[in-house]
Amino acid sequence: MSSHKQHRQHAPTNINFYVITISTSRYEKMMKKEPVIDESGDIIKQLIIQSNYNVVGYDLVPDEKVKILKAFANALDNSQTDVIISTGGTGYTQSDVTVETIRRIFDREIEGFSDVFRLVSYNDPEVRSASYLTKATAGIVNGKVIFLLPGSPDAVRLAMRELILPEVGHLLYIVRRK
Ligand SMILES: Nc1ncnc2c1ncn2[C@@H]1O[C@H](COP(=O)(O)OP(=O)(O)OP(=O)(O)O)[C@@H](O)[C@H]1O
Ligand SMILES: Nc1nc2c(c(=O)[nH]1)N[C@H]1C(S)=C(S)[C@@H](COP(=O)(O)O)O[C@H]1N2
Repeated sequence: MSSHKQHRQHAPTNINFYVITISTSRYEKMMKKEPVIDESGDIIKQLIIQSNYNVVGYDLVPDEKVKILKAFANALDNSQTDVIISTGGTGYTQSDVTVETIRRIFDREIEGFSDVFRLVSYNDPEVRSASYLTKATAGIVNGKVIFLLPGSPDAVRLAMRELILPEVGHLLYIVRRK
C-alpha cells in the first residue's frame, strides 16, 4: 500500500467544524431581527453532517475586519474546534476583506487549495473565467485548519464535496505530525 493511503488510514474519524458566514446584508437582517436565509452556511453544515462529522459552532458577521477577526478568534479559542470553514467576502469588491484579514494570522498557508479550487471552478462550465475572481484559500493556525470559501452556494458545494470533505481527515493527520 502506498504511504499516502497508509496516512489516510490514520486520519481522525471524529472531526469538529466551526462555520462562519461573512455577509453584511444577512448580518443587518439578523440585527433587525428579520428572518435570515443563509443558504451557503446551511449547505456547509448539511454536508458536514452528511459526512458524519460534527458542527460545534456557527457565527454570522458582516464584512468588517474587527468582527471577522473576533469570530475567528472565538472559533480558534474553542478547544473542540478542529476545522473552521467560512463563506463570503473572498472576491474583489471594496467590501471583501475576509482573505486580507485572516491570511495574516495563518501560521502556514495551504496555497495548493487555492490552485486546485480555481482549477475545478474553471472546469465548471458555469464558472469558467470567473474562477479567478476569488481569493479563496486555506491555512493552519495552532494545528487547526481554516478554509475561506466564496459566498456563492455553488462555490461552497464544489469546495466541500470535491476538495474539503475527501481530504480533511488526512490533512489533520498531517498537520498534527511532528
Ligand atoms: N451566505 C450566503 N448564502 C447564499 N448566497 C450567498 C451568501 N453569501 C453570498 N452569497 C451570494 O454569493 C455571491 C457573492 O457573495 P459576496 O460574498 O460578495 O456577498 P454579497 O451578497 O455581495 O454580500 P453581502 O451580504 O456581504 O453584502 C452573491 O451572488 C451573493 O448573493
Ligand atoms: N466554484 C465557484 N467559484 C467561484 C464562483 C462560483 O460561483 N463558483 N463565483 C465567482 C465569482 S462571480 C466571484 S465574484 C467570487 C466571489 O467571491 P465572494 O462570494 O467570496 O465575494 O468567486 C468566484 N469563484
